[in-house]
Amino acid sequence: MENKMPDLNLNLKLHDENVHGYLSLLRNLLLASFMLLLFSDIFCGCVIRYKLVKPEIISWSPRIIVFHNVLCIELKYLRSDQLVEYVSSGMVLGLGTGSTAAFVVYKIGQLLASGQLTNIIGVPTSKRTQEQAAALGITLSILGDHPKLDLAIDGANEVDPNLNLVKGRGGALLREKMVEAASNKCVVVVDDSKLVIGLGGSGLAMPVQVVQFCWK
Ligand SMILES: O=C[C@H](O)[C@H](O)[C@H](O)COP(=O)(O)O
Repeated sequence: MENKMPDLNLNLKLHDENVHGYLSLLRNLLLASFMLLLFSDIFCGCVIRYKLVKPEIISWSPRIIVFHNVLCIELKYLRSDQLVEYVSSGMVLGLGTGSTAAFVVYKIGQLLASGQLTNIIGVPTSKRTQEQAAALGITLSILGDHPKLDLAIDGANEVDPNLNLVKGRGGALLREKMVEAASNKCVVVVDDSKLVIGLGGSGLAMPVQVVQFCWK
């Protein structure tokens, strides 16, 4: 990862008697920036090191992590060229829910329209995604007809240093887990705003869904 020192554009008027104070302020600011960069790097390192199933890091900025056979990834700003590394013609794809997944679905629609992808079947994880995908002309199916998926792509709400995820704040809790569990590979794309020290660390509500289905 490339670390760049932020530009410190300080317009300080130095008076003789204040020179020492200003210089020490500047030194402290530089030190604080350096420590921040250092610790953010250590945190990123933890994300890679502690994973039991080795994740594949596609890119650090935006942060895109691929877990194999583990519940998923998030791809908010995944570029088309990154997307096509994972999605190929003829695949049955799990289409996630949320702002990140919506971006991916849009990109898949674009790639289909331009002919770069063909013969894709999407299994949406929510009605919202189903409507978006249908509007983009993506052929859709359900798990009953396609119980084995090649790849699912989704977002997440939180990622801890062990790469455990909180998902479902977009309301697709059950469907997304069923679709992602049926997928050979799952891609979750998350940016830094989703990284937490421990699950629940964002302080936002923890999604819980109670379903009657199969309760006995
Ligand atoms: O239920 C929704 C899904 O779990 C989403 O992947 C999650 O809420 C993240 O959504 P967003 O990409 O909008 O941050």
